[in-house]
Amino acid sequence: MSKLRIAVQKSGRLNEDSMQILKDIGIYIDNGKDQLKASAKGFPVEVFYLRNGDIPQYLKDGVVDAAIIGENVLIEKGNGITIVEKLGFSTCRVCIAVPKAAKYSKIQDLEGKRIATSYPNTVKSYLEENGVKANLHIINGSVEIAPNIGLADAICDIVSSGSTLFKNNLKEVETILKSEAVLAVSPILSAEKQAILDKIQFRIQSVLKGRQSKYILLNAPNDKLEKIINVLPGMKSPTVLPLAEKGWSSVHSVISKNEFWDVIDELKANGAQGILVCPIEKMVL
Ligand SMILES: Nc1ncnc2c1ncn2[C@@H]1O[C@H](COP(=O)(O)OP(=O)(O)OP(=O)(O)O)[C@@H](O)[C@H]1O
Ligand SMILES: O=P(O)(O)OC[C@H]1O[C@H](OP(=O)(O)OP(=O)(O)O)[C@H](O)[C@@H]1O
Ligand SMILES: [Mg+2]
Repeated sequence: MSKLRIAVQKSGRLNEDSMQILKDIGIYIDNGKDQLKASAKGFPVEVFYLRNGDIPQYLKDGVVDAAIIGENVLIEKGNGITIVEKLGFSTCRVCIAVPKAAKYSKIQDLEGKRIATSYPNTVKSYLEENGVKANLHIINGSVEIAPNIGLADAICDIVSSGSTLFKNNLKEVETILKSEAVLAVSPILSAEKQAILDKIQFRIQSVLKGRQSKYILLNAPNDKLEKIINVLPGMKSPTVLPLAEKGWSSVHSVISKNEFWDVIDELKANGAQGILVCPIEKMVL
């Protein structure tokens, strides 16, 4: 039986969360960090530990079948590669920044200027869309230092919290794209491998839905139940069970992680007591 070859970043910002999601979907690997390739236990998968920047080419060539990779890298050099799942971690954006003191009002202000970047294709197409001609300096790291050492007038790089820009006296002036870690697949995939991938995707979706949701339990007097149930959406509808104490019920439901504080305020205002909120490991709809 063939195995699905999945690439993950060997070390760096994506590694830990990538390994965690594999673990959460039941793909366990021993001593992963010391190897470049490892077989999973209990699932027909081989994990390849690679540089994030090398993965698009491996996918194109069919050397690996799937990968967990930053969307920004696929946009830069992954044309023809399909994203099948957004994974919700390593969120960042690719931005243009200029020195704080520089005058800047529009992208055309960069006409004829020098831009340092590790994302030449992304910058090129953004400049072309806006009819701007500039000189690109391709560097592989520490891009933010380029204006301070006189190498460039502007930079294009990844921004997350903005603290690297701040420390280097730069200001963000254009957001070219937003990115997060994704599951991407090679265009060359046999039917047998596609079936393994479908299983993996189903499991990932269950884990991601669980991460986005909370399980909520509460007690309520029966005369307040109607209002409380209206606040709680639930997967189908909330579960209502009688408590040992007469006239009271226990209500169970699932709520979105993003809105649970607002929901709790509303539940309290409507007479809910003893509210418990628990994490959900997996959610299969
Ligand atoms: N500050 C950040 N915050 C959130 N996500 C980030 C940040 N920096 C990078 N990323 C995301 O993580 C990915 C990997 O970044 P990292 O710096 O670990 O590796 P790299 O040097 O770009 O790649 P390689 O593995 O080829 O050495 C990036 O492509 C991007 O998607
Ligand atoms: O907006 P921030 O939260 O400051 O994050 C942005 C920085 O993070 C990344 O670098 P990283 O730390 O991965 O170092 P690297 O250049 O060695 O990859 C990116 O290249 C930026 O420099
Ligand atoms: Mg980095």
